[in-house]
Amino acid sequence: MNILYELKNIKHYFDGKKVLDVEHLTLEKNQIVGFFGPNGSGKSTLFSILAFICKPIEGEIFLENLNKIDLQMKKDIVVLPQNPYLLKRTVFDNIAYGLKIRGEVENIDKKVEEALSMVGLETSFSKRKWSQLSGGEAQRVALAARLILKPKILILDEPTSGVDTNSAQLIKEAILHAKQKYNTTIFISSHDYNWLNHISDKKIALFQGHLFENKNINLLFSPWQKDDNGCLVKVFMDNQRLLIPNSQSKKRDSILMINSSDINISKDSFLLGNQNSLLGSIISIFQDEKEEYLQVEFSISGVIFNCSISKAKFESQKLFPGDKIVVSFDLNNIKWL
Ligand SMILES: Nc1ncnc2c1ncn2[C@@H]1O[C@H](COP(=O)(O)OP(=O)(O)OP(=O)(O)O)[C@@H](O)[C@H]1O
Repeated sequence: MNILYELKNIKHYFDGKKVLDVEHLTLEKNQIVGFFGPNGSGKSTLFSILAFICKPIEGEIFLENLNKIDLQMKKDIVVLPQNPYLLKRTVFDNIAYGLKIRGEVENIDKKVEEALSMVGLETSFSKRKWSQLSGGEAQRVALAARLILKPKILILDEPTSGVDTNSAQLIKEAILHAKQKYNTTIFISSHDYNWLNHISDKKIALFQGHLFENKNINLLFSPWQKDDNGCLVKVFMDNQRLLIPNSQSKKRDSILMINSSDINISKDSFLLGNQNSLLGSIISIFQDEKEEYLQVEFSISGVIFNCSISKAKFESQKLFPGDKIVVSFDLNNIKWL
């Protein structure tokens, strides 16, 4: 594994209130990591820590095995904040600003043109004033001003807030382009969970400052339907239904988080009659970090889940990739994002 960051026992507080509590987190190079979480769950705080803008009150953060970074390393980390600020000048001045500050003025016209094209804006935009841009265009100009720096690490805090679907798509393409062309490692938060889900190589959920990684959790995304009692129901493509009890107050764009340990799989087909037991099929089985367990990836009508099973169960049930299984969800410990 190509580890870029390692965080150990990070705790951060504001006014004595704990807002972040990360026991251990590693982040790999050249991945797009999506951070999902409701308002106030600690995403921006975590981003400030990853950018070395804010020092956590407790714990250690290592970037490429170093827990102190110099100015050069700091330059490798570029942040697009939640409400990016544009200079009250032209688009060209805004995009060229970072390079000029760094004294890298060679071929600057061409570089600005390239950055504009990456975010789907024509060269003619460079002459526009900051005040002549729509919200989506302004956001893309702010992104272009970061991409021109070809950053090693790019942190995007809500890059799609307030933009339409066309701009969101162009932002997505620019991000994928940066990953491919510059090998940039990218951390993103967005409340547009579907958008974020599609772009992320790795997904991390934050809930009240605690972090849940996708090998231990399953995130179930919208769309949701409502049953006659107003509870949310996930209707899979094959019409199987997962009814979430006591979910009347939840919105249809919510994300449901189910711990892998709250999912049971079995070949005992009689279980299929139980509530919240659905039919799935195994995709892959691999060794868990804990020796006596195996990690199973399976699909319910194309939606991918994971859970872990003991070696003893694996052997007694004779589970193999491709097998049909009954998946039983224990929904007592679910969390909503
Ligand atoms: N400078 C600050 N002073 C005091 N409290 C703060 C400060 N910054 C953040 N907080 C609090 O820390 C908690 C986490 O905030 P943070 O901005 O990290 O969450 P977030 O997940 O990014 O939220 P959002 O999705 O709304 O941007 C919140 O309760 C917030 O009110």
